Amino acid sequence: MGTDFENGKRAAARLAVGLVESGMRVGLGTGSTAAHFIDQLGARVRAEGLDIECVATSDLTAARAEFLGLRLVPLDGSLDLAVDGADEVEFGTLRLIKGLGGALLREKLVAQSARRFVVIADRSKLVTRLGAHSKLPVEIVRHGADRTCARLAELDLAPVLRANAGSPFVSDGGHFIADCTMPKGIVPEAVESALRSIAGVVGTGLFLSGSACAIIGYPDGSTRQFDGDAVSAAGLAPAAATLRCLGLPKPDIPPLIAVMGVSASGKSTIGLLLAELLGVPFCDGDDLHPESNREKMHSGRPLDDEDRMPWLHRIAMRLAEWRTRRCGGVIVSSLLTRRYRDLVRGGAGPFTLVHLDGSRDLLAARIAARRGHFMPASLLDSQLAALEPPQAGEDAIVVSIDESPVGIVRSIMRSLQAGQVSAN
Ligand SMILES: O=C[C@H](O)[C@H](O)[C@H](O)COP(=O)(O)O
Repeated sequence: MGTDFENGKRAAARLAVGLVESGMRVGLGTGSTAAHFIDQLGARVRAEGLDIECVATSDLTAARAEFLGLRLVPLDGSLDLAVDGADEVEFGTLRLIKGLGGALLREKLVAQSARRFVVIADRSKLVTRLGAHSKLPVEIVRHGADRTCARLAELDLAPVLRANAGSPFVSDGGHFIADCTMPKGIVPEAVESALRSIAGVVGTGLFLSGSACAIIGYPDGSTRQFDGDAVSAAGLAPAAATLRCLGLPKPDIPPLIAVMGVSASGKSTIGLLLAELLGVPFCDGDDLHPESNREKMHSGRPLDDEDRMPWLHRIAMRLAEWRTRRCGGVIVSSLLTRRYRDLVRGGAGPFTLVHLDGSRDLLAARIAARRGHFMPASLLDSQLAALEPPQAGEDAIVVSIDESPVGIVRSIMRSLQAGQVSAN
């Protein structure tokens, strides 16, 4: 049985190691599954000469990584990828329990710093209810630990102070860990918020959002990948969490928004974050291109007006559908010319236009830095030549992309709230 689990862990780790590319900063998790990932990453670095920097989530992981020749750096900037194990992965939500290895606080710090947080686990970790099998580790300060445990007991979490050879277990951060039991029926988000309100609690093993995907390994060496929500899968969980914390007021009526701009202006990023914050559906206009258009773009040939007609029609239909459902929505598409925007308005009725405006230099630099996107950089100039910025009467919000995604979404939300645009 033990070997079965190891096969699954190794297989999941193997798939995750394939996500690492030269130039990346990678977060290394803690535990037996993460150890497989670190070992295989070390092998790739030696074999292929990958140039990567790694951030460890525990002293144990740091020692292993160092031994394998991985270059370790402190956590002082964002990471491209973090890969870690879990004690439980909830089917359907990808909420996690972590921390049976005692590294929960640093693991969460690293996970929240990564654009893409990937969970690897063997099949035994997949559960239909968080807390079904695993204890919930809660990291607490030593000072007043008894008092903190008493508060945890009041929450019906039945805390047990973790021991190590007869003494309390001490985390790398110098804290104690209380292993709790999640009562059946309890809402994990409510537990998290109650725990965070206790001064003695410095971290919890509940990872309730932000997993880009979970790779589950099976005894026969096969794997299944479970994708996270669109925001997490796009590596935007940290930005979304910051925006949620800001508590920005939303418009009373869910707005219909089209985010426009040339390639690499950040339409998908801003559109996803905006939709998430407003609680409305999201659609990437690129997904509405007929296959013939996608092939043309792939081969570096610009689309002509006739190519764009079926695509604009689909965009208008999507907005019209949202209007009928009164649910609001955010669609992202280049919509470079006034004529195209008017065509969409003709089919869909009025909507709020958000134009992401940026200099050629900045856009070109972004395109050069992109991995795996289907729009070649050569199309930027033809797009800039075609671009007609929104004109008077178009009810547009124009934002400079020379800011962080959080900053851009904040200013869009401010404009929406200030009613700079007419009702949709
Ligand atoms: O603190 C430990 C971590 O949260 C681990 O990721 C978790 O305990 C899973 O460990 P393993 O891969 O050994 O099952």
